[in-house]
Amino acid sequence: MPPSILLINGPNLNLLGTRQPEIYGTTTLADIESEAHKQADQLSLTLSTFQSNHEGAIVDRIHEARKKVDFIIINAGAYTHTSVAIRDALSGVEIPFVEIHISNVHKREPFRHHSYLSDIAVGVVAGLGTFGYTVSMQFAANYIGAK
Ligand SMILES: O=C(O)[C@]1(O)C=C(c2cccc(Sc3ccccc3)c2)[C@@H](O)[C@H](O)C1
Repeated sequence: MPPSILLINGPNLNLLGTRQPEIYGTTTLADIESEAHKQADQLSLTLSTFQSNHEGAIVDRIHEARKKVDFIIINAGAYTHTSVAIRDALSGVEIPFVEIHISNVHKREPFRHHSYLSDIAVGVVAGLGTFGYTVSMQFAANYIGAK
């Protein structure tokens, strides 16, 4: 069974590429997921992707990953800054994860400077644009020992 990665994108990221290109670029979520699947194939990994605007649905998807997924890459969007529930779900399933942000949240509004996820993440990627997903996939592959 090849190592398995779950890519989770949170609220509003389904609208990527449509507005605020100066912050989030013009790449769509479909492009990001398609690129990640190509990378997974090259790295001999299994990739699942999930996007939801609903906190509970993200919690449920994290629970579903327990004992099935080796690594999670999560862009929780605004829930990064508010969700103890997503934090608790990630802690509870004991799956290593990387927190990713397209923008450099530390250069933005103060309320984006705090994350409920960062201190329990293996690592955090922020401000690299959508290339951060590529970097995170490569890191995940190395971390779980894929080829
Ligand atoms: O930079 C990110 O990836 C981030 O996770 C993403 C966020 C975000 C916020 C609003 C919309 C979107 S996606 C989007 C972009 C343009 C138009 C519509 C939706 C992402 C923020 O909530 C976070 O603070 C930062």
